[in-house]
Amino acid sequence: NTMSLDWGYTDDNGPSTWAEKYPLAAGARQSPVDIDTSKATSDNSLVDREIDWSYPSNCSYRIVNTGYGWRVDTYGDDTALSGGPLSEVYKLEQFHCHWGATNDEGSEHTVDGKSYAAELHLVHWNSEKYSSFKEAASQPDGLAVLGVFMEIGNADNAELEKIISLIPKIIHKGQDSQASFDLDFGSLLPESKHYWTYLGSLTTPPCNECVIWTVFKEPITISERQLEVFRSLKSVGEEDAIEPEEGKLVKNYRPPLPLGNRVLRECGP
Ligand SMILES: NS(=O)(=O)c1ccc(C(=O)N2CCc3cc(O)c(O)cc3[C@H]2c2ccccc2)cc1
Ligand SMILES: [Zn+2]
Repeated sequence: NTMSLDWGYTDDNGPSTWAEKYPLAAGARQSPVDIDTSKATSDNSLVDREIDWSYPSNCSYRIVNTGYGWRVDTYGDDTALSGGPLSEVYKLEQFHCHWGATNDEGSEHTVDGKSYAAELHLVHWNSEKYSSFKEAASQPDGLAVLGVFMEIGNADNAELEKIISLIPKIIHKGQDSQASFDLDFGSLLPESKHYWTYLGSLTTPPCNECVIWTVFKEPITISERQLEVFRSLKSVGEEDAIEPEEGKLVKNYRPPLPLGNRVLRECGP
């Protein structure tokens, strides 16, 4: 029926079922992973190769309810991500977030088995080597995603508040809102640039193994109220007449997959 999505985060269409329709989900280079800090190697290939980003301060954005969460599409012209594990310059395509029903789960990557309450993903594509995001997404070095852990703090995150204030306009799947605000990405990222990096995949179907992952060690903070606003999003469209409490997007994270024989590198203590 129209209500059954071909993938999602419920018991009948969640991560353990994805490989049935999306065979890549069963690959050996999947994401997320549990970051076993004892396995991280700090070889000097990354030493002082800081991750460098430059994002515009004032830009127009489109926030959309994908049915799996909110996503802010940027018009990545004057954005650039380089350094760290990256050999080319990548452009910012979009950013989005994953969270759970309670604060003790929600992040996709975990650190020595610990989950954070949410995880922000800034998705970039290799615009030096490929001509489009879609083309890049079929290449092993096509995408570079920055992962930022989010933990609950007393204060609101002021930058995120600019995004959260738009969520009431996109409660239902498919709704979007155009906004131009001066987003200071610098404060959506932690102060410390220390990170782990490894080769992985999209964490949603079709799970393409096209992502160079960089996960910052230091979390940023978000308030409980702000996280509750995320959970108020609906995974169904306005026309899907269901009970008010049904269809709430309380959980949209994929649990960790085995690192296998992949190398996990770190930069900074
Ligand atoms: N969580 S994540 O690994 O950081 C991630 C990154 C990019 C994307 C992404 O931008 N797209 C494009 C829109 C889209 C819509 C879907 O319904 C879906 O299941 C996946 C995506 C992915 C996507 C990227 C590349 C090729 C196909 C799909 C999704 C997730
Ligand atoms: Zn993501």
